[in-house]
Amino acid sequence: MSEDKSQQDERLLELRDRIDSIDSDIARLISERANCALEVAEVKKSNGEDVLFYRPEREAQVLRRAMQRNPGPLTNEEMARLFREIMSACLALEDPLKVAYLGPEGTFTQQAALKHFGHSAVSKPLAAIDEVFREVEAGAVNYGVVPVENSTEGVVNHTLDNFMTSNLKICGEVELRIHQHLMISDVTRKDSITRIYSHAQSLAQCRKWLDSYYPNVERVAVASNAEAARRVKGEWNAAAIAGDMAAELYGLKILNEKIEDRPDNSTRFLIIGTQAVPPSGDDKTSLMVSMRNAPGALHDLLVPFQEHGIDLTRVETRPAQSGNWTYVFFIDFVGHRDSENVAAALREVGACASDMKVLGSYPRGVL
Ligand SMILES: C=C(O[C@@H]1C=C(C(=O)O)C=C[C@H]1O)C(=O)O
Repeated sequence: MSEDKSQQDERLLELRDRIDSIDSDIARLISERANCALEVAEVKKSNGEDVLFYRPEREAQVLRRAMQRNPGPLTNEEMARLFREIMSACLALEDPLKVAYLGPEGTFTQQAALKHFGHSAVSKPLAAIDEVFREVEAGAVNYGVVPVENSTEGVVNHTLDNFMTSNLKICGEVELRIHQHLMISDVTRKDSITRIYSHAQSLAQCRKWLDSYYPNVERVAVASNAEAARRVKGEWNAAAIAGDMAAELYGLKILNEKIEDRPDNSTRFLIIGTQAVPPSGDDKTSLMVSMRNAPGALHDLLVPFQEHGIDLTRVETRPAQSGNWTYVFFIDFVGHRDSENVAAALREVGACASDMKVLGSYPRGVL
């Protein structure tokens, strides 16, 4: 028995020695990589006035490669997540990115910002989508992160409407699986819950669950999930629906996990900025088009995409701000505006539209 134990101890020591030596190799290689990134920064600076340190297309390629060559046993997503953080730290040496997101802290949008830029970016929570647009336009931050559509609840109109008056470009997208939890504070009496706070979108995503388990409890829509969590902190008869980050931030206890009605519930976020992003090899383009309200207008608009073999991923309609029953279409499709078939389709759409704006070509979300 004790013979076994000492054999086991020996084996553990051996393995830990090996891990220590691998760790020192990893540390050396990460430092070597960071020094390369610093040299890249020098080259970029010597190239011109308007230096773009952050290169979304290059980052997407690095992440995709990390997934493709992953030998296991880690999953591709875990491997890419590790590289995401290494790149984030390397980029921060060149120029720490400032990123604004729809806050407050603890929202899913913050989670999306961290997922996209890693933890070395400096992030700033703002109270409204308009403010995120404004802050990026003013140059106070480099990029903004805003939600644009949820797989259960549909489009975030506010984000689309901002593009009608803004000149910002879409530089990237992030998709996040959204898990909603019911949470309470230390003072909440589980059997006396009379009120559940959450953002309207989250209440809608959990509607059936609430109908079954809390049919008579008042559902109170507040400005964000994080705000819902904050309120619950001091209320003995209330609960909140929010995500992991909000529970952690406000020290709440999760009573029921993953209560969203649809297991594949996910939200897509956009990265907004001022930069036109070159092709990464797997890109999407977003387009805003106004059409006269004539018969067959939408059909005319869609024909060029079909003729050039372009895959549409989303079509949304919003009333134009000029009013009088004119419409603006938001169209997302696969491909980069620099590729020949996309450029040809855009020329043809431009010819039949009363107005057209390419909101951006950007790498398809990797993680
Ligand atoms: C190093 C570069 O700059 C940044 C850092 C990157 C990295 O660490 O791999 C990749 C792209 C840029 O955001 C580069 O452009 O290659």
